[in-house]
Amino acid sequence: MRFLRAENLDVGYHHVRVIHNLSLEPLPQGEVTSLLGPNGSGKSTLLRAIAGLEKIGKQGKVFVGEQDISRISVLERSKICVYLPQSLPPRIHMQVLETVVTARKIAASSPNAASYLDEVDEVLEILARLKIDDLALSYLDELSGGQRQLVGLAQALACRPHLLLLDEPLSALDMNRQFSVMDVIGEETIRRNMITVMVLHDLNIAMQKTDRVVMLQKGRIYAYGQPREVITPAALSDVYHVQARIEPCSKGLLHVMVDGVSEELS
Ligand SMILES: Nc1ncnc2c1ncn2[C@@H]1O[C@H](COP(=O)(O)OP(=O)(O)OP(=O)(O)O)[C@@H](O)[C@H]1O
Repeated sequence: MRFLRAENLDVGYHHVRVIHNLSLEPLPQGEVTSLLGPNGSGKSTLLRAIAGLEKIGKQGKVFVGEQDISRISVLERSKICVYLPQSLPPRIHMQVLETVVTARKIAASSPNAASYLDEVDEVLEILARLKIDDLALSYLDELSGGQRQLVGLAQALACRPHLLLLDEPLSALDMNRQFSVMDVIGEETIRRNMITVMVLHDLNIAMQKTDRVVMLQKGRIYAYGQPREVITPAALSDVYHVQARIEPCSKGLLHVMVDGVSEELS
């Protein structure tokens, strides 16, 4: 079993520290972890630091299995870890299929790389799972925001990383897509034995569709554990300054309901 671990991460911008000596409990492969927290709490910064895109301080370490990926080259790291930023793929005049196959080919640049046709088949399967196979021959610069977000996700999944880091991958998607995409991410995480970490704002999706939760507050971990252990009325009051209830629906699923916001942030 391989885990993602992080130790003593210090991350900041222009000498202002945003992440404070943060260590992550081991996050296992085959599971999806959601990274939660209010605006500005450091979620994207932490994800970028894990991806090797921000300096993590002299004591900082990021392990995938036994390998400290903060000490290896960008090229080596890119074979282990894929990071999908908050921003959507750019509006370039290139067909969807071509962009995803290119991402796949770059990631699979080994002597055992599959033939071009096998790669196309694999990419078409990913597009079908994300229900965008009908867009395979469309051009990126002709797609809607949500469609481009799904293409970005297809590119990330096509790379088959050990560590998949997704920054708000549902932000442009409708309700149906948000849930179906979460199912695909969960299934792919198990099927490919990936360690998946994603920034989310929707606490109900985090509650229902992720295996673990890391909740950040001002660049520090406020709580870590199973969703129902972390997403509690007390935590939502402390971290988000809302009065909330967590109650089961008629099907027994826990839902977050917000009754009001505290004076502090309202
Ligand atoms: N490039 C940057 N330069 C300077 N400060 C930055 C930069 N990026 C982020 N910050 C600051 O770091 C802090 C954390 O930002 P970050 O984007 O990690 O938060 P977040 O939790 O992902 O927020 P959100 O939910 O709004 O996306 C914020 O105070 C932000 O202003």
